[in-house]
Amino acid sequence: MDEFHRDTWVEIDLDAIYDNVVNLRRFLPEGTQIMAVVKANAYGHGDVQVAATALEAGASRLAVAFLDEALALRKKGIDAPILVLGASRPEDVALAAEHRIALTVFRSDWLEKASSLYNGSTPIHFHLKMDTGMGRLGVKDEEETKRIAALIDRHPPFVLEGVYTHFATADEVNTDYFSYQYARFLHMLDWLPSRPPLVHCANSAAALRFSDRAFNMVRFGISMYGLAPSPDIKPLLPYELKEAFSLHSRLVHIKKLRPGEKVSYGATYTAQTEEWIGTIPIGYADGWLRRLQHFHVLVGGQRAPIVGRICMDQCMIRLPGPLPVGTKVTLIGRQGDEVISIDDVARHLDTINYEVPCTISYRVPRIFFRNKRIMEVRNAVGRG
Ligand SMILES: Cc1ncc(COP(=O)(O)O)c(CNc2conc2O)c1O
Repeated sequence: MDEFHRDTWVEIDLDAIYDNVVNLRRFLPEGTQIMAVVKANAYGHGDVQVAATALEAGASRLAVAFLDEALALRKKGIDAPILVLGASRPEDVALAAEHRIALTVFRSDWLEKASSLYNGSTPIHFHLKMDTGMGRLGVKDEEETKRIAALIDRHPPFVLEGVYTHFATADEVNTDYFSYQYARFLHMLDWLPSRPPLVHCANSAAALRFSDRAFNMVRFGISMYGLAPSPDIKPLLPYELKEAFSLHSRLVHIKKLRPGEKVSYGATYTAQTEEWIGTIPIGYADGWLRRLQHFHVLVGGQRAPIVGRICMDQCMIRLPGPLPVGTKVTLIGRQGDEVISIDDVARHLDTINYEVPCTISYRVPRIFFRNKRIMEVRNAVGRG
């Protein structure tokens, strides 16, 4: 286990990850596989630990954004099939084949270059991405689709393992555009001479709302972490999700201010009365962004406003009264009856919940709990 020497840390409840995957497995039609999306360090939750837990809970595959993320999982001993969802380089096909990492393909010129560069015999698995309306990556026309299928067919080490698309609005109450994309996907699938073993289209929102239209695998991201894909569809979800991420710190300094005394850069905060002010060792370099000024934290089981500008490494809060240095402060999570959820932070930042855990930087150590006990501590500082 790593050590860390600053009183700010993330706690990841792997039991919540486990339960969210098990509950999805029980909810999905029999035989539907779960691909756990662990890109961006598992949305900031710790890629290796989440991957291992999701696989233990019944996920059969993993998805990442870029090849380096897949290689990092292999280096840490994760052996399950991994799909790179984003673009990769044709010159890296050999590396992907060597590590049994599947790549997304969506351009015939890319594939031609890859087939000219790769003269190995180790199979490389591809998932063909179809753009049904997300407008990001994917083939859009029949000729290109047939060209890609023929190129793969002509190159023995190339295997078409899957075909997929991605929805732009599955997390919206209105299902018109979702239905359009789904119908488009059905139409585009007929451009292939035959369907590959894996056909997948659903992200968390589609898996939870339209599980009858998920084909044989879903790509489970945000709700594996216990977060609703959007506030609008939260009431429509079929079962309770368990949030896995919490963020904590401790008071490292307290002082009593007299009326008129100031706090932090710009001296923008002025004490109105005699006030107890606490300092905590977390700032915008940890992803606790400056726009969180005027938000609040929990200390002593009560809400405490963040006062003055958030600094790079520290910020100040107005305490309910004198509290001992070392008192635990909860920035995301629960103290007694008070809770600050990731959704609360996202709302204050006028962003989506996905962004919040992703933004809590590598500098904040992660403590992993499994069966209510610490099973690992990961401190990336100094890892190079
Ligand atoms: C291709 C693809 N599949 C599945 C998922 C998982 O979606 P979920 O987390 O809603 O379940 C994502 C998430 N991609 C992104 C989530 O936020 N921005 C993204 O690009 C994705 O890009």
